[in-house]
Parts: sequence; structure tokens; C-alpha cells
Amino acid sequence: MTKIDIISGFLGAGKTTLIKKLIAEGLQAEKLVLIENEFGEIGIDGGFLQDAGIEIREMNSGCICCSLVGDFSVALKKVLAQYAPDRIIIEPSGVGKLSDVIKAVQAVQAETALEMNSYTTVVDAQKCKMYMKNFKEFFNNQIAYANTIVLSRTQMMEEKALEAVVHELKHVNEQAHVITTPWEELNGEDILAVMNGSCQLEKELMEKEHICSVCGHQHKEHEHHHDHAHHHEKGCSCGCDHEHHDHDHHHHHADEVFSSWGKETPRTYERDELETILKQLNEEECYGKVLRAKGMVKSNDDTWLYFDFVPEEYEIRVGAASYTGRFCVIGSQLQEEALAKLFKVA
Ligand SMILES: Nc1nc2c(ncn2[C@@H]2O[C@H](COP(=O)(O)OP(=O)(O)OP(=O)(O)O)[C@@H](O)[C@H]2O)c(=O)[nH]1
Repeated sequence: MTKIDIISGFLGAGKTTLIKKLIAEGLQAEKLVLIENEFGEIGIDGGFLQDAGIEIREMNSGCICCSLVGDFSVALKKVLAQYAPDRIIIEPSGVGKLSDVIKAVQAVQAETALEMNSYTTVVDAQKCKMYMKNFKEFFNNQIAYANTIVLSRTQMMEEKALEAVVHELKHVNEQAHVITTPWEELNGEDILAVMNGSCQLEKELMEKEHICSVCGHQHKEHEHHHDHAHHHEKGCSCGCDHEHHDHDHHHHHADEVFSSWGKETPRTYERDELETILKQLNEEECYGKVLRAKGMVKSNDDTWLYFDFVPEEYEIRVGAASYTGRFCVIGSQLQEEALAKLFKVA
């Protein structure tokens, strides 16, 4: 049996960072495959685990849940046949709906030896409120269908603010375990234990009490369904009116709301120049609502600069040479011409 863990989370939440930690501190002994689905046109994350002998399948230019659903099932079956791994970690695009990804995996489950281990969502605690307000349909879906929610960036938060975030999350999903402790205080194994345990606890609860894992209400025996994706596809019979129902009423595809713009370029950038670009992305409105940017470019001193941007935060670090400079910006209503000017590319 191959275990499947889905690690979802909005753009820049910290999915890749969490996966690295889990692999380094908890999954070293397992035969592992990572399937990544990036929304951006240019795959930027791919390769970070190749040195560690982890197989990576990238699926770009589309969404597992929309245009790539057929490709996804083929890729998953291929991975199973070729590697028969102990575990497959699926990292959906930051704007994918968790319920759609669960459905895509379940479609394959009937024909293969797969065991759903966990549905985990990484949430940036500092941006949670803002994203809930602005991108509710996507953001809340990832929360509603998770059985473990891992908060990132809690080390910078006041206790009261953190409590308020947990309260908001519980409002959307009462049942999920929420990890509030900063990651550096935890071992990857501790996090995995919650992810594994939460699934069993959920099963136990549902078997004993028939509690709906999404809305927390008790169901009668004949209304009881084992998984929430299936359950809510049919409409929740308990009459609760939570955000997760949004999904059923007005379904938008990610590419109707979000877009990405990316370039490959041999152009060199000074560190200060790159820093100015990232500051501008944050401060100016003429580029659209920029939610995420990342990439690697050559510097004029022959080193390579890697960067990561989420609203109000950026990071530049030195990394290995890449086959060419490349970067990708994701957001809503992106202004491509203005972006090209900012990055000084044609
Ligand atoms: N301070 C802080 N930074 C974090 C934390 N988690 C992630 N980051 C930073 O946030 C940025 C995005 O992290 P990733 O792990 O790439 O996020 P992701 O969810 O995989 O992002 P996508 O590529 O958009 O899917 C990186 O610069 C990380 O170093 C955290 O807990 N605290």
C-alpha cells in the first residue's frame, strides 16, 4: 500500500519548507515520491530534493484539479507502477482547491493500492485573515477539507492575534488539528504524528459517533459518509451553512481568478537592483495584486541570487547556478507590461 499525503496551502504559505522538514526529520527511511503542481508557467521548486534521492514529478502549466486532472491520474499510476513507493506527497498549486485534489486522487484510488494518509493545509498565520477576506473561495476550501492545519510564521505573532486566527479557522473547520507551535520548536516527526494521528482519530470519531468531519454535526447512520469530499459533493445533509458550501454554489477555476507571468533570461541583476524590484512589487499597485514571486537570476559578480516574495516579506539568498535565469510572478490582475519593465526584460 502506498500512503498518500496531500500538503496544500495558499501561495507562499510554506508548503515546500514544511515538506523539506518532514523529509529531513521524519521520512528519511521511506521510499518517497513528491508530485508538485505549480501554477506558474515556469517550474521553480523542482530539483531541490533531487540530491537527496527523492523522485520528483512536476506538473506545470495547469492545475491538477482543472485541466490536468487526466494527466494527474496518468502520472500517479505511472509513479505507482514504476517506483511502488512507501509514500507519495502531493503538493498542489497554492490556488488549487483541496477538495478537487482529493477527488482527483480518489478517482485513481479505485484502481490502485493507495491509502489516503492525510490532508494537510499550511496556513500563513499572519495573512490568514486577509486571504480569508480576499480569496475566500480558494483559501477556505483548503481549510475546510484539511484534517491537519499547520500554521506558519506563528513565532512572530502575539498570543491574542494567534488565538483569533485559530478561532477563525475553527469556524470553517471545527475538527482539524491546528499546529500553532513554531516549527523550529518541533521535530518533523512530531508534525507527522499529528498528521497521521488526526486521520485515525477522525475515523475513530466517525465510526463511533458518526460525526461529520467538516461541520462537526452528528449524522444518522444512513447519512454517514467516510470522506468529506464525497460528502459535500452531494451537499451536506446536516443543514449547516459553513463556508465550504461556497465551493458547490459558485465554482471558479484558479485560472479565472489568478494569473502568472514568468520569464527566462540571461540578464544579470545586482543584489540592490533585485531588492528594489521586490520592494516595488510590494509597494506599488501598478503591477496588479502580486501574491507570490520567486526565481533565480545570475548576479553581476557571477553568483546566483535566489529570491522568494510574499506580500510584506521577501528573501534573497545565494544559490547554485541554474541553466538560465528565470522567475515567476503569481497574483490577480497582473499587469504584464509593467512587470516586464520592472524586471527589465522584453
Ligand atoms: N519567517 C518564516 N518564513 C517562512 C515560514 N515558512 C515559509 N517561510 C518563507 O516563505 C517563503 C515561501 O515558502 P515556501 O515553502 O516556498 O512556500 P510554498 O507554500 O511552497 O509556496 P508556493 O511556491 O507559492 O507554493 C520562503 O521564503 C520561506 O522561507 C515560516 O514559518 N516563517
